[in-house]
Amino acid sequence: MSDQWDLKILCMGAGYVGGPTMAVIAKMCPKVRVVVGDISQKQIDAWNTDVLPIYEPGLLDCVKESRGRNLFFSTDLDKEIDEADVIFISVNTPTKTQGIGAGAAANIKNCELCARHIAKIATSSKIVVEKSTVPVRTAEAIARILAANEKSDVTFQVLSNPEFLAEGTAMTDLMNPDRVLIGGPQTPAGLAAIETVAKVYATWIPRAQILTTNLWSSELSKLVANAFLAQRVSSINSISALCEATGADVSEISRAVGMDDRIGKRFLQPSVGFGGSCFQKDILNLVYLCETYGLQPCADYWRQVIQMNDFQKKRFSEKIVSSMFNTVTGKKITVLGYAFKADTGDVRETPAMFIVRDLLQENAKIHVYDPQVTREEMWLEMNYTCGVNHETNPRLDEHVVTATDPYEACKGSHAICIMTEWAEFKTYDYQKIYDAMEKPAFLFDGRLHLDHKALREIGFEVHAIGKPDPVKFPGSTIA
Ligand SMILES: NC(=O)c1ccc[n+]([C@@H]2O[C@H](COP(=O)([O-])OP(=O)(O)OC[C@H]3O[C@@H](n4cnc5c(N)ncnc54)[C@H](O)[C@@H]3O)[C@@H](O)[C@H]2O)c1
Ligand SMILES: O=c1ccn([C@@H]2O[C@H](COP(=O)(O)OP(=O)(O)O[C@H]3O[C@H](CO)[C@@H](O)[C@H](O)[C@H]3O)[C@@H](O)[C@H]2O)c(=O)[nH]1
Repeated sequence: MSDQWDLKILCMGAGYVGGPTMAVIAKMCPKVRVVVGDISQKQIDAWNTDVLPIYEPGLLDCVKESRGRNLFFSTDLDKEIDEADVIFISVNTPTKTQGIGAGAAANIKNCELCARHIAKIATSSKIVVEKSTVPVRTAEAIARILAANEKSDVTFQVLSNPEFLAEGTAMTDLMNPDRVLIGGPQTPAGLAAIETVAKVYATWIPRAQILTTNLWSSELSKLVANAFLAQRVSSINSISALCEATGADVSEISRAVGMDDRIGKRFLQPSVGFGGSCFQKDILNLVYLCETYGLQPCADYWRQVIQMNDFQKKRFSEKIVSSMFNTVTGKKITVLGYAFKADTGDVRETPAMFIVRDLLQENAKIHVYDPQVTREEMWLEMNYTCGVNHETNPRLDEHVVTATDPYEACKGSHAICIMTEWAEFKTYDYQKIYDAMEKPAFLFDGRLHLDHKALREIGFEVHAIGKPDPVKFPGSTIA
């Protein structure tokens, strides 16, 4: 520990996790010098302006509080690696797209590159902390790379400190986490390293919520937490299909079931499917691990959570087409919301993308409105995940219009699809929207976000996930 600082931290990776996590550490620990580093100059430049590279409520204020004081953003990784006492690795670990394990295994190439970079540069001992979500036993690989390059008097301790923040609520999640998990070698040096990192969090988080475990439990807990959360969403979504067939109401079921303390209320909100960069990737990672260890029944069990999610998205597209007289060719369909959830501009694995892809195959004219998503981000993700490339297929640019005004997006439309639960969608004048639409005016609510009774009174034909159709099941909902 050196000069005026109690501790010097470097975080490699200035993304959705690295940026907010380090901004909170810097805010809560003014005597800790925090540098967020990245190989992307564009990303770092944006962190140094007031137009941050990610949208997250409360983030800009938090960054501004410490930036230039004890929070810095830099691409000079060589210098910062050498100076740091603790180095967090918070780089992306996407699903492999080719080679062994393609489509399931996590690609930990970026973590390995960070380890090699640290090994090459470090001239003093470091604590290296995996913040990225990784397959269990990744720390072993990182430790071996570091150990193979150890110079005299330079030692490395490798810890696991997975992140549990959710996008859209990252700042409150970081300020008041349910728990912080730190795993490390159960040796005197490992335990001392755990204590160094625990002390940082203990500045604002009660000790009872800082859990310490062995390395492998920590790495695996992260995958298990996401698998359990996603499993709840798939479970309630499977029931939504049964509700539509029987006249039961999925919201009533969610409430009745969730009031059992043993089950709990949260993560039982039915939807068009879960999206985001984590759930699918992390379950696939778990599936691949189970298969690697010869546990095929365990792999099959978890894979079903993803299959149910795919079914839910497909079911929604099919419902749109079948309700609209089995054809949407040439019809204008408005997609309200493109982000994978509200209060984020992130579109990775967003369910809206799969619905747009399916509707494009039916030759619909799609108009998208989202308060945070740019056209560029929409096409980038569509190309990466669905292989739909507007540059090689210019017809697509005519078929997908991105609007900046929701009323313009809905004007002349045959149907509206609610894909993200943005609060502003509740505030619109739906009478005005209805008047400007083609009739019958369809509305498909993939988030159970709007007041369906009020919409039906205006004249909309409403279809909503897991909700009884009032024509098919009279008496199942208040008229
Ligand atoms: N997004 C979330 O909400 C969330 C929450 C918890 C955990 N995680 C996990 O955290 C990790 C990071 O996720 P993210 O969403 O922040 O990713 P991200 O893609 O937003 O950011 C990753 C950053 O790492 C940088 N990077 C890649 N290789 C690098 C290298 N060798 N050196 C320095 N920088 C490098 C990239 O340029 C990028 O800016 C993943 O493993 C993810 O699964 C994500
Ligand atoms: O009842 C629910 C809850 C969520 N979702 C959907 O599930 C997806 C994921 O939502 P959420 O978990 O809130 O957001 P993420 O930012 O993906 O956060 C998850 O993934 C992160 C990355 O690993 C973890 O850190 C978080 O703890 C974990 O909640 C989104 O599409 C939501 O709309 C539902 O459909 N119904």
